[in-house]
Amino acid sequence: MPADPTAVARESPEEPDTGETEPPPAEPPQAEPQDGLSQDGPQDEPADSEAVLAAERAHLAESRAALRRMRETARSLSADVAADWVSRQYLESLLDQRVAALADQPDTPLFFGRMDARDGRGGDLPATMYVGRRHVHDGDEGRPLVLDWRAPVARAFYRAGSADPMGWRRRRRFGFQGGELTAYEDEPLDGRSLGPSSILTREIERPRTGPMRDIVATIQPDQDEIVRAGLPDTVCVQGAPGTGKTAVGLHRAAYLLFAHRERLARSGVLIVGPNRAFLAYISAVLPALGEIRVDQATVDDLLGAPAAGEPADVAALKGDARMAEVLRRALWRQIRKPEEGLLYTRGVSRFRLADHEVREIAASLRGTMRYANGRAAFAQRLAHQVLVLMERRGEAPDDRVQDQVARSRPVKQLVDQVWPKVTAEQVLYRLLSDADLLRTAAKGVLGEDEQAALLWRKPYRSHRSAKWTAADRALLDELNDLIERTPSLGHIVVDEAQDLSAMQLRALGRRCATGSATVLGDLAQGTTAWSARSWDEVLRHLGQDGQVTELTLGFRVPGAVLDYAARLLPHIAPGLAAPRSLRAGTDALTVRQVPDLAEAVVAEARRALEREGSVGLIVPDAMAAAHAEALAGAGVPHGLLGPDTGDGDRLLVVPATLAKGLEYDHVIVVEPAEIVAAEPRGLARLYVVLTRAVTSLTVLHRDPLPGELDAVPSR
Ligand SMILES: Nc1ncnc2c1ncn2[C@@H]1O[C@H](COP(=O)(O)OP(=O)(O)OP(=O)(O)O)[C@@H](O)[C@H]1O
Repeated sequence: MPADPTAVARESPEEPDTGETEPPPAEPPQAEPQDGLSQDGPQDEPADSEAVLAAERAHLAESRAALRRMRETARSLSADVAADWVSRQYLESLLDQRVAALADQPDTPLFFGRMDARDGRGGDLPATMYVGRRHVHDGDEGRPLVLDWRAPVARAFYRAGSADPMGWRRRRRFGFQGGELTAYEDEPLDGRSLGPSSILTREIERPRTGPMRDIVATIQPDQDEIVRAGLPDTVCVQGAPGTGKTAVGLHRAAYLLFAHRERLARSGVLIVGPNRAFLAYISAVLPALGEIRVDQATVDDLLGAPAAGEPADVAALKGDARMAEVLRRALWRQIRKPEEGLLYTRGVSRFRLADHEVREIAASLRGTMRYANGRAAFAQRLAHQVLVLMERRGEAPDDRVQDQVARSRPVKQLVDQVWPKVTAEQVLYRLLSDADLLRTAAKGVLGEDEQAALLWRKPYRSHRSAKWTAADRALLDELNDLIERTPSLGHIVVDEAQDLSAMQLRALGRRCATGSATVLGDLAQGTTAWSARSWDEVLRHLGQDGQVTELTLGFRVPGAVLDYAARLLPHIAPGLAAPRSLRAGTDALTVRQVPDLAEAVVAEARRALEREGSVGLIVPDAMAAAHAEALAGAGVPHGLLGPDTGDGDRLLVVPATLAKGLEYDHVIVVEPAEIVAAEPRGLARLYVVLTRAVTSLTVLHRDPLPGELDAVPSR
């Protein structure tokens, strides 16, 4: 790992719980010159470390007092200055948000790092800056006491290093316990290297309880580069398990909201995750970073929950990008030939358009714009032709007359007949139940067997009673967009993106069509029948030009466990390099064959509960209820993770298909062979479940292990 802490490198006896490491080159700080810079921090700190700590604690106390004053000031502001009721409500809610944002959370340190400038520093650099989760200034003099980590100049805290100290001579990281400053660790930026930061190591090894934590104090240089990429840039991150992809995506959202607050407040930011359990797990990170207005959703939340399932091969076919063309054609097939022309009567005058003229107008508009707009344009063009006839007869009609004609009954009737109003559901219903329509729409795009696979065996009675599958939902979304444009957000973060079908990616792409995206995933963890094979493909379906970058250093999984799981890589993602871990964790892995699985699981769960931290008992889905029952029977307290429920208990029974993205201090994986056998990409599923552990992984099996895991160091 990239690190070289040092010099005074000193800690107090208590356990610290926050820290960070080192840096490569970076651009000089941009704009925002004064924000959060302390020109007069404790520069001449005493050499004695207790005295250093005392001085830093004094700065913490001063910062806390200043934050309290900032909050009091915000609280004293009144919304009464607003001119009307609506503005007052709006202003009140802004002020409430401001007051809430300024609350001091006693367990969260106000700053976690400090930078000291080189003597003879140039330009605007302050002598000292403290970096924290939010900006704190001294109200009286406006003197910045703590700088928001997202401010441009704070980038040096994450990026300055010996190769490019960026004008700074030393980085100091702080260890905290329960909001109290307990330790510090100094890193000179002069080329000396002293090995990994112990504050970072302890942060990573800190037991996991409850939801995911932010990593703001320990963001690594390569992660920081992704976090601070510009708003217009779409970034795609390939990363092995535990390399911090999710963490980086969330911090990027927080960074963008800080750097482009007004713009994104209008257009919105959305986090898309694989299921509710995952969203519950990550839900605390953005609020901890002060961002409470970010929507989090699953693809089902966005597109509509499925009401039925279907075979994986049919779902994969429906998820194929070729379906976009089939749908486009199916929609435009809804336009019909006019049965007769148009007869418009005004007073005693009659104006007639022949059916071939109507046909030509429809043909000239067909496919040139969205269906609903085309319908409106068709009415206007018909009306315009009637106006031309009026003019030929010496009348001088104006625009209002054209509107009247467009809204007249004969024109409306003709429009309804030729260019009928349709819904996405009606069109998809017809496509999946009408072999003729499907044949015409899929000609040259899908093979006959594919068409046959798409058709419903037993069609529903109507589009209203149809039970749509998850794949259908993406098709409906595509149709909806062909009918009427989907509004775009400013930025979306898509996690576990490797699992999305081309049609789902297109649906997400529409939601950032005028914005940008952060795309996160791991090709080796693709568990769907339509999992992506390359990130270029994913970006293409998303409709975004983006840079693909890779995170390679694992923060979660101990080396021994990662190496074990990596045995599967040649079988599931041959192109990917084996991941590296920050920690060796030599005794982190145990693999045991047992005669009685249920008994061994209960005993192992008990053992794990004696240790500190969370315990994930990851089992084949079909075994989840039975293991939960066995634990209940043995009186072992536990919870059972469901698709819509978050965790809460220290020991959780986790069905294998829900483990993605989650982590536990101690993981017990039960019967790998059955996990593999349960689904077509079962080996990838096994790779996912084997890489959830922070401290220890115990694999229990009665059946032989899958061959791909062979040569295991059994104990
Ligand atoms: N710079 C960091 N400092 C401290 N902890 C970190 C850092 N980066 C990541 N982590 C921790 O590592 C763990 C894994 O991170 P995260 O879940 O974001 O990884 P991931 O790449 O999304 O994993 P997966 O592919 O398995 O879902 C988390 O506990 C996270 O807090």
